[in-house]
Order: sequence, then C-alpha cells, then structure tokens
Amino acid sequence: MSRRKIVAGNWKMNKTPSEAVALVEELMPLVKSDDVDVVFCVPAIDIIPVVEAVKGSNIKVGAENMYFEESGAYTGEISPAMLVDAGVEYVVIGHSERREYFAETDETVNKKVLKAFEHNLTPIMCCGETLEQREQGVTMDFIRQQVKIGLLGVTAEQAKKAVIAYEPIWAIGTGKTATTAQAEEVCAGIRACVAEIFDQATADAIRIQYGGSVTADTAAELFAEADIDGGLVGGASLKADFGKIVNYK
Ligand SMILES: O=C(CO)COP(=O)(O)O
Repeated sequence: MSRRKIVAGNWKMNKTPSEAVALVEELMPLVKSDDVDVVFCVPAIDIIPVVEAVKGSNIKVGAENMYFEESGAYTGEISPAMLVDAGVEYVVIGHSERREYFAETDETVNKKVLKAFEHNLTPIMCCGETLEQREQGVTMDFIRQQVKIGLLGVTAEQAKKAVIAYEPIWAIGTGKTATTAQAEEVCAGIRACVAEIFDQATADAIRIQYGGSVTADTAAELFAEADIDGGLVGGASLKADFGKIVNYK
C-alpha cells in the first residue's frame, strides 16, 4: 500500500506576519516536490498573509488549533468557518503543547476532529507518550486511548482522509529523535488500532506522521518506514532545512 507522503511544518508561536511572509518566500523554492504534500501550519495571525504568499504553489496552509463551536461568545477563539474562509485546508488538533498548557483533553480533541470534518478541514490529530509512560511500558496503551477517543464518531470515509501525527513528548524540541524502530513500532501500532476501529482499507489509507526533532539528517530514514507517511516538523520547519526534509529522498 503506497500512500502519498505529507510533510507539515508546525511553526508553533513563531514569526510575526511580516516575518512569516519572508520565511515563505525563502522556503517556497526549496520545498517544491511533486510527490509530497507540503503544509505550513502557522499561527492564526499569519494565516491570511501566508495563504496569499503561497498562491500559485502546491503548498497548503494549516492552522495550529481551532475551536469546536461554530461561533459565539468564546473570546479569543477561532472557528472552523473562519479558517476555511481564510483558505486553510489542514488543522493541527491536540498537539501535546496544547494538551499540556491549555488543558486540551482527548474529549476536546474529539470535538475538534469532528468539527474539522464537518467543515472539510483535514485534521492532523496529534498523539504521543511522555518519557515516564514509555519507561512504564504503557506507550501503546496510552496512544491507543488517545486515538480511539480522538476518532469517536468519525466515519471510515472521514478517517481515510485524516492525518495522525505520532509525537513522543520526550522527543519534541529536545533534539532527541525517537529511533526509527521506535517511531515505526508506534506508527504501525496506530495503524493497527485504526484497522480495529474501522477496517483494513481505512488503516491502509490514513496517513501517519512522525514528529519530534525531525531534521534533514533523520528524515530519509524515518520516512522510508512502512508506516511512517511523513513528518510533523517543529524547529526545522523554520529554516532552509525544511526543504531538505521535503526532498528527503
Ligand atoms: O512538536 C513538534 C511538531 O509538532 C516537533 O517539534 P520539533 O521538531 O521542534 O521537535
């Protein structure tokens, strides 16, 4: 089963609107690829200028978060319709930083995933264990729970289009990439979990990324694995290295 790779940059809370446009202009010629989907997931305030800046290229724009209600008295939040109207096609949901600092739970992740599908946004649903959980031997139990709750009520047709990002928390921003074997083991486990929830065809279609200190040096080996369909890249997505990650082959 060959799935199209997807490499997404998660800019996190970096780049002002003018800096964002400058970065897009720097990266655009470097991230040209016919066989990889490239997504820039950018801060909300950068979305409109970045959508404008990538026009005419194959690059897609993603948000880093959104709210699960349509509209109303939710000061500071951004609705799915706002994202769609601005030209966004992907949305990162349930990043570990949002779970840790902004009290997101598997239940709110699930609400957001359902709402994203309602609006035809492709969710990049994040999961991943802490170092303590890995050492306790409960990595897969924990991730299966995140995936199962996150996808509650999602149809097989929707799930086929979804992206799941496996991001071990201990590997995020630490320079400590999971070994290729560790990353593949969990990504394969996630795919098996998706097959249990839905069916094999859905498991074969869903795309699973690895994220956590991916660099130009580690991308090729990681992305060559059977169950790793690309990466969700933090730090390295803010520099020219991102071009090397997209063109990892
Ligand atoms: O959290 C990440 C992407 O969402 C990974 O970040 P780093 O690539 O900086 O480790």
